[in-house]
Amino acid sequence: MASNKRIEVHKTEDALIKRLCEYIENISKKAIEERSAFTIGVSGGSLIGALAKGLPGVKTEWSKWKIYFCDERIVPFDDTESTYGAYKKALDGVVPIKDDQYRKIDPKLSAEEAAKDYIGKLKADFGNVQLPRFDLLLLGMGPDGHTCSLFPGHPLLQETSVWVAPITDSPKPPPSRVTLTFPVINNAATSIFTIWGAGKADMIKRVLADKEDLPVNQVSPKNGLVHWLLDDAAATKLNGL
Ligand SMILES: O=C1O[C@H](COP(=O)(O)O)[C@@H](O)[C@H](O)[C@H]1O
Repeated sequence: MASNKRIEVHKTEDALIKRLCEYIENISKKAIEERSAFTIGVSGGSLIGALAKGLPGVKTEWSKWKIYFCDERIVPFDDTESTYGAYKKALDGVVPIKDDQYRKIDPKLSAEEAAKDYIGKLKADFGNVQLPRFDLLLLGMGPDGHTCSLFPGHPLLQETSVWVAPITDSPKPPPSRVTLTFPVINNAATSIFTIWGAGKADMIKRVLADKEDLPVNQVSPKNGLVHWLLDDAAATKLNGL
């Protein structure tokens, strides 16, 4: 059976961001042509700065974008830990995305209530389907191999049906968060990890060469593709894989 995983290595961080943005442009174009909307899930952390650099060069119908959060921290929007807050700060005035195009998690609720509330928001957009199917998820990888707020050894890795789950014991602060679960992640049409820098080279080897049982390796779309976009520095320990 053909693998659903594609690995690409690019010389520099800038080349990597350019490639990521080519994917975003092409995937958004196709989705907008087919359904007049583009549904994208975004992660937090280092990805935000990369998107702030690359997105201004993307040719797309920005008004057709609906932006969801792969995970979010339960903190006020003006807290530096808020992923939505960080996107607003990084992208406002940089790309013409209006505030109502972001599907936000409600940080005034408890993690449990915020997860239920977010499921309601997804149902309002995707309808009463068994699982939502995002056009694109932009995923990150933490130094411990976590993605979204799905951490190594956590019981949430076993979730099989709930779309969005609360977590109140995140090993990475802040502890209270909500996250998409693997059934939803693996129902996306395309997922892209964009990883750069020597600091992630060891973990990239463990994930892509040694194929360790880590959360990022649970990303395996049922009917879609997962791309791993790396720069030379992150790929140094792959030995040309
Ligand atoms: O806590 C989180 O970490 C991961 C990875 O972040 P990075 O800064 O190492 O790229 C991120 O993908 C996730 O959305 C975030 O909540």
